[in-house]
Amino acid sequence: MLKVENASVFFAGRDKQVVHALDRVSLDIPERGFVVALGTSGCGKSTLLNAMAGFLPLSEGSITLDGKPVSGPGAERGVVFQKDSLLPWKSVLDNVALGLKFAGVPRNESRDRAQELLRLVGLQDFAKAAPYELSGGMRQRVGLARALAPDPKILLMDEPFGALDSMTREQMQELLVSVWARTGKQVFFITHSIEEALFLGTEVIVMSPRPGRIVARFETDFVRRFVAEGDARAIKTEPAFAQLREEIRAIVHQSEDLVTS
Ligand SMILES: Nc1ncnc2c1ncn2[C@@H]1O[C@H](COP(=O)(O)OP(=O)(O)OP(=O)(O)O)[C@@H](O)[C@H]1O
Repeated sequence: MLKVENASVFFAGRDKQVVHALDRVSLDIPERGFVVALGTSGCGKSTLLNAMAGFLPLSEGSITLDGKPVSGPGAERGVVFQKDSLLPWKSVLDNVALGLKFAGVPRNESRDRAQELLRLVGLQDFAKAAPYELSGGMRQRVGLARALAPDPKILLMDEPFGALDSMTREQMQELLVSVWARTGKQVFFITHSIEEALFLGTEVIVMSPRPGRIVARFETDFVRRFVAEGDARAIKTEPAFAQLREEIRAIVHQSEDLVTS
């Protein structure tokens, strides 16, 4: 379980002003949990994810994974960003295997593992392709396979589908759910889309800006239903889905008004 307790982050802003980016945020990501953070721009979502990844230190509070403090990046936490960072001169297979190479895994073993992961994300026929030959959705699938390569306990995903067209985005959501269901990873996922949050999350947290805090939490089971039933459209058009979407929309807009008023 990944545990965030009373996490606060202050940045030194311009003109010696202090930016209070995160304010006493606490949350748990349990085994097989899929926690989605939702909120307007600037409410500290990326700051929270970067702290979980070990890319930036907390000013106050703590983050632990299975009881061990997170104090820097580590192989048990895989990260996927909106902008893929694939190496253009390496093949898809080599991009996926890269982390394993750095971890000292023998070449044959890392290539086998990379091939297996490409199968998991449906890209087994593109192992030899170069990243520039792939569409945006396919590149994000490579990014997902690469993050999974060291077999992390948790995936940290910062708006991974934000730049994709809506059809591809829906396909990627379904692919991610199938990967999650098959691998049993914990996931922390950031999005601006309420519908995406509701479809993916076992828990949705809503954050508000200045300072970034959690203003609402919802436990949901749409994703488990999708895993069992397989019909995304039926779930997204259900009255219960629409009702919760509107409830969350009202909370998000309320927190926006607080900032602009
Ligand atoms: N390195 C930094 N130095 C100073 N301020 C920062 C730094 N990083 C983030 N901030 C500020 O902290 C606040 C939270 O930023 P953060 O990127 O975490 O928000 P976000 O919710 O992820 O936004 P978005 O949805 O636009 O990505 C913002 O006001 C931002 O300007």
